Amino acid sequence: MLALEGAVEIPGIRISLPYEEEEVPEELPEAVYLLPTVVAPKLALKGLLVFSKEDKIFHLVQQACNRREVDISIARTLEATTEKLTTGPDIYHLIVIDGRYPNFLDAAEIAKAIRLTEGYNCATIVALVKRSFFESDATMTAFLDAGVNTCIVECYHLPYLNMELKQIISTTVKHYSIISTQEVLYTALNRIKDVLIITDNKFVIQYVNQAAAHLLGVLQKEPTKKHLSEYFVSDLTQWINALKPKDLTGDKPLDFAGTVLIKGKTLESTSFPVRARQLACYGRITTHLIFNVDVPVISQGDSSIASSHTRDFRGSFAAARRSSDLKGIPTESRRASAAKLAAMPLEAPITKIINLLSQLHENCSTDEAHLIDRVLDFLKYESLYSPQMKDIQMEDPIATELIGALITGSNVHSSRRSSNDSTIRTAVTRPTASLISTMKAAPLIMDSLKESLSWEFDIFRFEKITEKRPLLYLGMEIFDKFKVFTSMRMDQTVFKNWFLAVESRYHAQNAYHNSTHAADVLQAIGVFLSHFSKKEMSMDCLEESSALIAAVVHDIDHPGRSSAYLCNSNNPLAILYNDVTVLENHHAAYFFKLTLCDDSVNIFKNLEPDIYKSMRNIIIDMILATEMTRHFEHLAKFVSVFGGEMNCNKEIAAIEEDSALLMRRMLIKVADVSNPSRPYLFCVEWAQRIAEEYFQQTEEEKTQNMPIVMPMFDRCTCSIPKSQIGFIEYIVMDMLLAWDNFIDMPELITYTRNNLEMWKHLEEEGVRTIADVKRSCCYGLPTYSNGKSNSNAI
Ligand SMILES: Nc1ncnc2c1ncn2[C@@H]1O[C@@H]2COP(=O)(O)O[C@H]2[C@H]1O
Repeated sequence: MLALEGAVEIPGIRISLPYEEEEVPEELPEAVYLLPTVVAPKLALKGLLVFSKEDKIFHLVQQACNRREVDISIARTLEATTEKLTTGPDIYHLIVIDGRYPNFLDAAEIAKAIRLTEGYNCATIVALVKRSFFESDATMTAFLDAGVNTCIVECYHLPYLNMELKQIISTTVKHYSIISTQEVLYTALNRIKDVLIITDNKFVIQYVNQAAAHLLGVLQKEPTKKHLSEYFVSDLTQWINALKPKDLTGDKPLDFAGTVLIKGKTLESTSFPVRARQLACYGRITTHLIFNVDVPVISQGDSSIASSHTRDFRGSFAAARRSSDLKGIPTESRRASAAKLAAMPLEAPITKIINLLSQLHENCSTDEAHLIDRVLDFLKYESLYSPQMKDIQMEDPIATELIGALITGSNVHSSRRSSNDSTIRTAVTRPTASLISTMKAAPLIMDSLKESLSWEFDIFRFEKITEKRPLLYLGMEIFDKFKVFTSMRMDQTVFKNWFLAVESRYHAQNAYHNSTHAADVLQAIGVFLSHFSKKEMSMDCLEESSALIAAVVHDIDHPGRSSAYLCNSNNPLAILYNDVTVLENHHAAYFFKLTLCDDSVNIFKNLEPDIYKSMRNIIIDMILATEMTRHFEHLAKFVSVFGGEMNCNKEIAAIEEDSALLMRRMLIKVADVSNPSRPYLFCVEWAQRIAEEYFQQTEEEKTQNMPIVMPMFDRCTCSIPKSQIGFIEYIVMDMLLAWDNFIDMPELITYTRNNLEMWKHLEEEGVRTIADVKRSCCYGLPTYSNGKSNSNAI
């Protein structure tokens, strides 16, 4: 806490007398100079002489400068001057411009340029002029208007120049240095956490620092010129009497301390210990009062009030407690910490929440106060949105294990094993575009693409007819529909190259995390975006492009193993990303590396840097949002913003940036796990594919003698229906309900409910393995993995 009696004095008040120690005049009142002061630094003066030529006067000025110990540099032109000010290592306190020959040097123009240079508002500028100039009002006014501080007349008499320079240094140069020092002090006052208010001797507020403005809940300028009684609501009579302007001679300046009821915009009237001190800036009469409000600090793990003034104030603060505060120590400490929070120069939404709850706490019943106490306790947790596994009560161990692994990233063991890179399949080589098959398939592909924005789009048939390149064809189609090429001012060929490169970096051998999954997520986002426009909601075109790009790349180079597996096997990616969000970090970084490495695939190349930067931010944020460990956090935040009645006419672009961020995250999250909300056969196919990938991981963990992330996912024993019931009920359904409320797509809910019923039915029938599920899929109905398809089976 700032101790008024022993440390910094208020700038502009105490340091307005810039005397160096040996210069302090005898008659200065004792009470004044006994107080500590902040003295402007004793400057090692640097000067700049702006002279076009070195004539006799130049040499005289130079000698005078040497005499006054001004270390000088020389500039001959305007350009040289600005270069010295902007690039040189020195700061010039004094600049003398030769204004005698306007044809060679325009002193006014140079002065203006100096004033415009950052940091030179406090330099002293002197113009050396001919006597005729000096006597011309117009010329002098022009100089002063340009920022010249003073003019001296051309004179060949060295003692005259010496005296002029001495006067200028001891007045203007030194005062400027004091003003700079004051700026430092005001900055310090503004930043400290102590609450300071300065009034004149009539209690009219002159200044409040930031902490005071925060405490009062006002803008910093607002209280200026208002009477202190607008904020100090206690009767101030006693204060006014005690603090009446006094002759300070001989006396120590008077302090006054007591408890004052203070009210602010966001602060209920609250008692605070306040101490005041009088100051005399001119003469001996009090001219200013400094009020220091003591906002108590709570020491760690202790509810006692601990500030540097605690002892002085504890009694009065405690006595001022209101009866409702007698609910226990936590209330007092909470009030104190709320007040402390309010006084801090930073403000987060959580600060406002805590303040509001604390205010509520003051005026409620004991039961309600207990509930608010519990809420405030919860608000202290850092992992506010992280679900605790114990809160999720699932009867089925398969579901428990799956959800646990997804949302907590659990079963990450610190492995003693050395890394075994062979278990992570590396990227497949880039395929060469098979023109012939593409051409043969083209009519089928083109026909299929007519449905590219339908929720019933048959992605598995598309996978087949594109010879496992669904991402390229669907991507080009959807990007074209959403005018991504135009928005990003990029040739389609570059996009085609890019899709080829990206698709080749998806591992075709992965059962689930391959380019068909990426194409499916892209397609889902395409459908959602088209729904936005149907509902008259729209996203900015670059935001839309970013969302589509994020979908395309969100699982690029996925190894077909989970992040937990990578951590357990000490995979280099886990090492690189410190076991945190390993896969998603890798997808984002890998995508940017791939895209920026070569102009032939650089889809960002024609964007302005700031546009590229914001697209990059959006894409990275969306990819990272697909990490399931933060699933409930994203969902809870989304619901808290968009959970109510949706105003469909609202422009998404007009939604606050924070909310738009939540919306984009939910857009990709829903798309990423929307497979249970697709038509029945597709839902089953996805369930088989993900289960296959989980089984392969479990098998590998067993053979490698590694920790097993999901032991239940054993090919021989696992019940696919049970895993799907758990996945839908605990992960997917709530999210889809929230999303449907936002986007109005009831078909998502209908399909999911039907599929859930179907899984429950299969479960009751005793269907367990992939083979069972395949068999059960309406006999004879072809499955996609054997190459045949029948979209009527939906
Ligand atoms: N139908 C499903 N059944 C079980 N888990 C799924 C299903 N669909 C997606 N997932 C999981 O949800 C995760 C979402 O993020 P990932 O794509 O990294 O990995 C996905 C799978 O682990």
